[in-house]
Order: sequence, then C-alpha cells, then structure tokens
Amino acid sequence: MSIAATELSVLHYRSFDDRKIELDPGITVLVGRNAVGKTNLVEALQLLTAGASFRKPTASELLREGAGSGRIRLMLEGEGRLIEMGLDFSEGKRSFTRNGKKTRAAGIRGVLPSVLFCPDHLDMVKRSASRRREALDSFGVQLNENYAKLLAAYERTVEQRNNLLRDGYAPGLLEVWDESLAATGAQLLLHRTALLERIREHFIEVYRTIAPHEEPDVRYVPSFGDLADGREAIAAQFLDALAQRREDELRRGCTLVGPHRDEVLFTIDGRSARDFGSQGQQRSIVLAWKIAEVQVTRDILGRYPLLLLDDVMSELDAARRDAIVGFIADEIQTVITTTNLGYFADDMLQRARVIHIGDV
Ligand SMILES: Nc1ncnc2c1ncn2[C@@H]1O[C@H](COP(=O)(O)OP(=O)(O)OP(=O)(O)O)[C@@H](O)[C@H]1O
Repeated sequence: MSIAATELSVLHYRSFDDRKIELDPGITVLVGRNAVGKTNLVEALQLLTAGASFRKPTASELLREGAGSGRIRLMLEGEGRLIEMGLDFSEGKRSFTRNGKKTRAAGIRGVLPSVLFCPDHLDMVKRSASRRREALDSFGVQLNENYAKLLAAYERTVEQRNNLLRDGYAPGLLEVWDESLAATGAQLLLHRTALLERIREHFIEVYRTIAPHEEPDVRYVPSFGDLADGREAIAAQFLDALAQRREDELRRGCTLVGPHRDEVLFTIDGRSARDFGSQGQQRSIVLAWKIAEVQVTRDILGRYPLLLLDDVMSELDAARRDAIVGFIADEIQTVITTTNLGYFADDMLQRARVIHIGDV
C-alpha cells in the first residue's frame, strides 16, 4: 500500500507566477541554475506533506512579491484515495486546506510524511543541541499527533514559566507551573526516547554500510541525569531537578532543566562525533540519520515517506552520493534538485523524470 504525490501546482508563490509539475511515482529530478526556484518547489512539497517548512516562512514571505494572494496545491493518490492538500496565503495570512476545506497543519501531517535532506542539515552534528532536538521533534510530530500536541504544550509551558521567573517569584504559582512542566515534560521525554531508539537501530546499520570499520551510536542525554523508569518517576525526577535549580532559575529568569535543554549525542568508536568526528564522519552521520528516518516511517506507518533531497549531491563526495542513490529503491518516491545532472549515473536518469526549472 502506498500514497504518492502526483502533481504540484503553485500560483503567485515565492519566485513563481504560475507553475505546475507532475511528479514521478519514483524519482523526479528538478534541474536548473542557481536561484531559479528549485528549493522553493521543495519547500512547497514539504509544507503540503509535513505541514511545516524548514524555512519557517511567514505568509508574506511565501507570497510572490507584488501579488495580492497566492496558493500551492499538491495532489496525493493511493490506497483508493485522492486528496488535495493546499495552502492559501495573502499578506500576513495563511491557511491550509484539505480537499478545499480549511484545516490546520495537523490535517496535512501524517498522510504522506516527508523527509527533507538539504545542505543546511549537513552540519547538524557540530551545531548546537537545539538543531539535533529539532531534527528529532520535527520528525516525531509528523508520525504521531500526540507528539505534536505534547511538544506544543511543553514549549508553551516553558515560555509561560519563563515569564513568571522573569517577573519575580510568585510563591505558590511557580509550583503550579512546575507540576505542569514536569507532567508534560515526562511524557515528551518518553516520546522522544522511544522514537530515538527506533531511529538508532537503523542509523547504526546504515552508518556501517557507509563506513564498515567504525562503531557509531546515538543516545539521548537528559539535562537532569539518567531517566528513571516510567512517566511518574521521570516527572518526580524533573520536579526534583527544578527544585535544585530554583535559585539559579530566579536569578537568570529562565527554565534551566528539561527536554528543551537535552542533548542528542552522536558517538563514533565511543567518542563524541561533535568534538572528535571528521567532517566526513559528521556528514555520514546525517546521511545515515536521514535514511533511518525513511525506514522508521515505513516501520511505523507501513509506507515510505516522500524523500526530498535538495541540492545535497553537490555537497557529498562520490561514495556518499552512491550510498544515497543505492538506497533510493523504486518504492521510495523521491524529488531531487540539482544544478548539474552530471552527479547522476545514466541508468538513474533514465528511470527518473527530469524537469527543467527556469531557462535552462
Ligand atoms: N516571496 C518571493 N517573491 C519573489 N521572489 C522570491 C520570493 N521568495 C523567494 N524568492 C526568490 O526565489 C529565489 C530563490 O529560489 P530558490 O532558493 O528556490 O533557488 P534554487 O533554484 O534552489 O537555487 P540554488 O540552486 O542556488 O539553491 C531567489 O531569487 C529569491 O529572490
């Protein structure tokens, strides 16, 4: 069983007036020189599958300069269903649609999830921990609506608690927020660690196919020590940690422990890949992570996601390019952007649909 994206159309969207592209059920290659709008099209695909984009655009950014309103539409087909996902936008306003009816991002997510791999992800290992938490969370929210709700609730609670810490100590009130932070935080932690465990299995296996003599690993490192067993025990642990940091938190006006401070730690041969990994090893980690996301989607939802590879071929060496191409089996619908078809083997180009964007 599978669902595939068949047609993307955009109107007054970013660099485009009016454009329609038909997507191959296997591989579609979007080729064109720099700045012709290839990433814009990938972003449209991500918005209408993940319900969010890596650029986190405002409505006005999506709207073609000078236009009054615009829209993007994506047709999905499969499992006996035909679904039209959409996003309408005008100056300062945007709304998702599903089969012509208004919906929230939650109405878009989960039907055909997507995994995006773009150059910006390549330094995920060496950047701050927030980038690695975001990689885990943005994947988790696509697979599980409960994950999305918990994450949103947790982030809201941290923000409100921070306001309270900044405004000064309000005896009694802070304790109420502590309880709620610990309860949502414990649930979020359970979701995160369970998801990471599933990714880990595939991640290790894929990494070893790229670098057979290295021992990769990834683990979740909570900001308040090793996790106890079970939701209530974790919430109690979290409360304890908050009590210990109370004075510090009041002085600094923000919440200093919890899932928003945790780390996703990659290691190779037992040493931190962030501190000791070469650039090549760090790139292999990201590549293995992305492929693991594709496999976990299949494990959980029973179908592959849409794989979006935006301009990564030029950033990877031949061995890592081969690893990706070797992995893209026919059942994984893939959209790849490039400025240069020379990165692809002839047999791959023969089975792909190649679409020229701009005046190539
Ligand atoms: N709202 C908008 N209105 C008009 N043009 C826009 C808007 N948003 C983005 N653009 C234009 O889109 C172009 C960038 O498109 P995009 O990033 O998709 O290029 P690309 O083909 O992926 O290029 P590269 O190969 O360099 O990554 C820029 O010229 C930018 O000015």
